[in-house]
Amino acid sequence: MEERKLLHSFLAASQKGLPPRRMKDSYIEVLLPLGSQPELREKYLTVQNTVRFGRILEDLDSLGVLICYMHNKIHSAKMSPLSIVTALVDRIDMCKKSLSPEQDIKFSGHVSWVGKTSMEVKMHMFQLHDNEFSPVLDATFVMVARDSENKGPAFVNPLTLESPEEEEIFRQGELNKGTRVAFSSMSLLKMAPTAEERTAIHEMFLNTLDPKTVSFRSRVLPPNAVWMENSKLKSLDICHPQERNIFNRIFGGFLMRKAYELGWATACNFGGSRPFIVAVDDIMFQKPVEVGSLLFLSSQVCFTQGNYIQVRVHSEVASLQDKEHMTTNVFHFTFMSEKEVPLVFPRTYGESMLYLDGQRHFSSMSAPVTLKKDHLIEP
Ligand SMILES: CCCCCC(=O)SCCNC(=O)CCNC(=O)[C@H](O)C(C)(C)COP(=O)(O)OP(=O)(O)OC[C@H]1O[C@@H](n2cnc3c(N)ncnc32)[C@H](O)[C@@H]1OP(=O)(O)O
Repeated sequence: MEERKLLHSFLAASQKGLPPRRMKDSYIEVLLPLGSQPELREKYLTVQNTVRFGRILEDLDSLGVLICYMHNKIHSAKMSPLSIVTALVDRIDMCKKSLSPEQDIKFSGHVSWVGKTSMEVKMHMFQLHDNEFSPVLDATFVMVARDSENKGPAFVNPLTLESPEEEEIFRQGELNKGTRVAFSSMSLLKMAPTAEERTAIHEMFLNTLDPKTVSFRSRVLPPNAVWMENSKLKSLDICHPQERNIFNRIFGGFLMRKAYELGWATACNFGGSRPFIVAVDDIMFQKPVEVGSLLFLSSQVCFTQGNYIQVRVHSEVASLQDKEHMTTNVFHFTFMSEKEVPLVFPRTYGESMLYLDGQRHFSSMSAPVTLKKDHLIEP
């Protein structure tokens, strides 16, 4: 960190002082040679001979950061004065392709939109199939530039657009920003549910009243339903230095992998079969996690429909000395089970809000995905 302090002089006083960059300046393709270098496979392997999605999340996080460093590269400096951190995983959508641990994987990506200190990055993943790379996954992350010591904001290079296609990508980035603001201002932590949502929750409540008693307190589950509180799983991790990033904080990819694996186990436990990941959405990195923290993850099923299971994982940290917990992230995962899953019923008002939030995240999924036998992406 002492060395990084010296990089302060390379920081721009305004964005105007920075040269614009093209999308192709940050474009990169990276090969994960699982096919040609079998010694790499162990790290990526599941017991079902598929690829661990948690490892892919780690790779996407590192790649997103690398892409942003390329966008902001100062050719005269050996080291970048910026600390680039992951602020948000806006969306990851899976395509309907299987992931084999025995075939090469290719990642590509570039900066698709920039603000003053933030950048949107689009990444794609492909796997070799019959001598051709076929699409496997699309991801959109938002990264934020901070100063050399990660203490305050720092400006990023503007983006110059060179074709109508690039203008469209940028416009989509602008729209994504608007959607994020709208989604967050509608948050159930700030606003009451809509009339339609209130009616749905009240109907669910009525469905759980015991017809044999005239009481609001006597609740029974309808057939093929589970109380939301009974779907919970929790875990604890000690954040060892091994998981730190270059800024001496815990690597975002590690946090995602841990949350994803707990979320997967929750969906597996709930649905009674090995579920497949379909979408990841709106993972906000609200606070950095310090090395040495205790990481408490709490996961629960908050919405189901047909074969789909919507899981929310909440992460909190506390230091060993300090008993106060602080939320650092909330993760949303959509899984698909091989068979139809039970309905999940909220019992309290707070759980009803979790249910509605889960339903909103589920509905924001860009395209309905149908279960395919070859869709084998596991933790
Ligand atoms: C290989 C190395 C890997 C390293 C990668 C990691 O591991 S990173 C480790 C995991 N990630 C973290 O630890 C980050 C933890 N979170 C944070 O530190 C902070 O929440 C933050 C720096 C991201 C944002 O803090 P603040 O909201 O106070 O910052 P500030 O208000 O100045 O906003 C900075 C810019 O971010 C944008 N911004 C902030 N939150 C956002 C969000 N949820 N979605 C979209 N954009 C967001 C703002 O619009 C603004 O962009 P404009 O200025 O353009 O308008």
